[in-house]
Amino acid sequence: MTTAVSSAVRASGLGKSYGGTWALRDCSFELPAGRVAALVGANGAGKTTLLSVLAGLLEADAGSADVDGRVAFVAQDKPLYKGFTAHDALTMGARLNTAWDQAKAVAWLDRFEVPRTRACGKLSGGQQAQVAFALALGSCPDVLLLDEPLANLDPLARREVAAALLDEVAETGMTVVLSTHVITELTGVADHLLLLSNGGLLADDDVDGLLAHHAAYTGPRSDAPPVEGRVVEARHSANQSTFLVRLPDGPRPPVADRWVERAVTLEDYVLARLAESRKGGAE
Ligand SMILES: Nc1ncnc2c1ncn2[C@@H]1O[C@H](COP(=O)(O)OP(=O)(O)OP(=O)(O)O)[C@@H](O)[C@H]1O
Repeated sequence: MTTAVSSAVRASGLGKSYGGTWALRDCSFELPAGRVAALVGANGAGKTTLLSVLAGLLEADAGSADVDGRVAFVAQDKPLYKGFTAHDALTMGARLNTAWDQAKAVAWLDRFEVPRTRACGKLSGGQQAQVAFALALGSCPDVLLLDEPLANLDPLARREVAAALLDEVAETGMTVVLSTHVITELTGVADHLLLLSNGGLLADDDVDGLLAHHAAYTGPRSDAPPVEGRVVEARHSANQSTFLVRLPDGPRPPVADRWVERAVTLEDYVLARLAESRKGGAE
């Protein structure tokens, strides 16, 4: 007997075309509630298109997308009414949303020291992003969709926003899908990877499981890695070879003499898969 796990976000054969060109093709995945999914891919891979379809802003041309509960979407350009102050924006949020947590929205602005009485058009890009986050979190979403949320933020704010989002997930059980090009900053934040290439899903995996099944080996120049498995990436210099390998199930194989094994990071994996797909070698 299998136990049904409730999923908060489901896509089945999802496709979206612009003028006959598919920006998203045959995309199928399920995200259980409480997941933080990193949506990663090269420029033009289809990340914004996927988020927009999930948010209900774009209609799919194939398949279906289902999102459970209240959805909040913070778009890449963080659109705000420029003449509104942050205070006005929250007042509007309170009036337009069926559920609204004013204390949470205000606390977010105060935490990131955003002036509440200055027109949004006169706030910095990072401060405007914080107003957009406050509006999204104030609406008590079950699913929060973020398109490059960290892009306008300084390095400290990036770390703080990522940590604050994780706190929200722990406190509320909401599900987050966030697109990003800054993969290193997702370490310890994302527990699920959605990797897009040319509108198709290359990977839909639990991050811990994914990293546990891969390893990198560096050793003497060689045509093959020192272990069994699927070679995701091979790099060679005159005297040395490095292989990123997907290992078969089971215990890790012993490392041969003169080879060094190292753990694979999410960034290593994503870069290797994107390079592989660019060469046309993707599965
Ligand atoms: N309104 C549109 N009309 C026509 N083509 C579009 C439109 N919006 C996006 N596209 C195309 O669809 C593809 C996917 O675009 P999308 O914006 O979803 O990619 P992305 O992964 O978010 O890219 P980036 O990382 O650069 O933001 C691209 O080839 C893009 O040129």
